[in-house]
Amino acid sequence: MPAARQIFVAVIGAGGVGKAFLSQLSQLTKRLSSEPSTPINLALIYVARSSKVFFNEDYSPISISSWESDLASSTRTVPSPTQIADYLSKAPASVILVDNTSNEDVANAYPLFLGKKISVVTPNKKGFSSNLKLWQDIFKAASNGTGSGGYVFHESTVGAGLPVLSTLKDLIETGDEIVKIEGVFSGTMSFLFNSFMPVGGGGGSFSAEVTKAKELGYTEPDPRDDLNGLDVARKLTILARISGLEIESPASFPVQSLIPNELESCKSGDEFMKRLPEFDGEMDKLKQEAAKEGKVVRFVGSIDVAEKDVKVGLEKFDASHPIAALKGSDNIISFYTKRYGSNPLIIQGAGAGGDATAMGVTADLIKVLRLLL
Ligand SMILES: NC(=O)C1=CN([C@@H]2O[C@H](COP(=O)(O)OP(=O)(O)OC[C@H]3O[C@@H](n4cnc5c(N)ncnc54)[C@H](OP(=O)(O)O)[C@@H]3O)[C@@H](O)[C@H]2O)C=CC1
Ligand SMILES: N[C@@H](CC=O)C(=O)O
Repeated sequence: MPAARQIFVAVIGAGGVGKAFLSQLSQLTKRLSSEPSTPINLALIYVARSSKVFFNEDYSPISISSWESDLASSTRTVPSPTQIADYLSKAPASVILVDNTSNEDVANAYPLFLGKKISVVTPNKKGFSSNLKLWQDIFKAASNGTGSGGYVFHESTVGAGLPVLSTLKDLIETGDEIVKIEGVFSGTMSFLFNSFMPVGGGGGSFSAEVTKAKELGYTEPDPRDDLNGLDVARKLTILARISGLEIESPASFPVQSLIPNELESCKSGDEFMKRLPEFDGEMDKLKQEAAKEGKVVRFVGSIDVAEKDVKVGLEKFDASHPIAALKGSDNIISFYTKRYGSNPLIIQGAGAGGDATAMGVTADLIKVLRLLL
């Protein structure tokens, strides 16, 4: 049996997606260690939540079966992204950093990590949908961009585990021309409208469905980031940039917010959730108005590449429309291209949830492993 190749994994963020990722990493580690042709010794060397961190100065591995208790009992001070980059860059093997947070400071440090040959895999949209300069700096530094640093993959930033970004890149790299991308891009919004306003009538109260979406792990850490349309706007920014549009930020195009004006000033997500039921009547009115026309309302987005037109918001659909018929947290994303003509290439399936999202993150980690070997 050939000698095993050592690769280190560092994980920042151990919430819904992070925990599911660590469980998939455990399976993957076992499988790769017994690969007959190229065994890989995949070792977890760093794990962190917002206020806790666990790692060993000498880079000895963390047991993947006891990371949770090791982290809980750790008394280490949480390092800054610069200190994390410094520690990881001195490791005696290649490192893949998995960012399972939605943290802006961690995302801002991607060019730094990549420049130090640390690869980055993440479902965190912030690095790819904030200002255009950060996007450019990330791909200037990365080896799968124009640089010579680590590799970067972020499939789960759009459509959770669905192959949305890889499909878009394949279309472009094989010479197709993207005309328009449209659909439902949020697992939370899909779940909310499918259950609050199902085809055929009925459905629960809007605020109760928001609570359920949060409990199911579909929402952003603060559900206001879904309801204000920004999560969808971030995803469209990423898709538009890959399609060649230089979108400065998600604030560059119209985005409809579902946050009631009166709740704009809420100081916390908890306060917002507590007061949201006061506005169920307004959402019921929206449902009744659509029903009068035999329609349902859904939260959608579109990118018209030729017109450089991006928009996000509510639209009415006939009951027979595929968008009206979605179930659960499903996303549906239609690529209209020159090659596919008027019959778009369509991707559909769960667009949120810990396991589905972690699948995209783990698949990205495998892509990096293949490049590193
Ligand atoms: N949930 C989903 O369906 C999907 C999520 N995503 C993206 O995946 C990411 C994670 O989402 P999710 O797991 O649902 O969110 P959670 O809120 O469940 O988890 C976030 C984790 O990040 C940790 N964290 C936050 N800031 C820091 C920091 N500065 N340093 C270290 N750890 C930090 C939190 O720590 P603590 O435990 O202490 O709070 C928590 O463990 C987000 O970027 C989200 O947009 C993408 C696609 C789908
Ligand atoms: N909050 C997001 C999570 C995935 O990106 C969503 O609901 O789609």
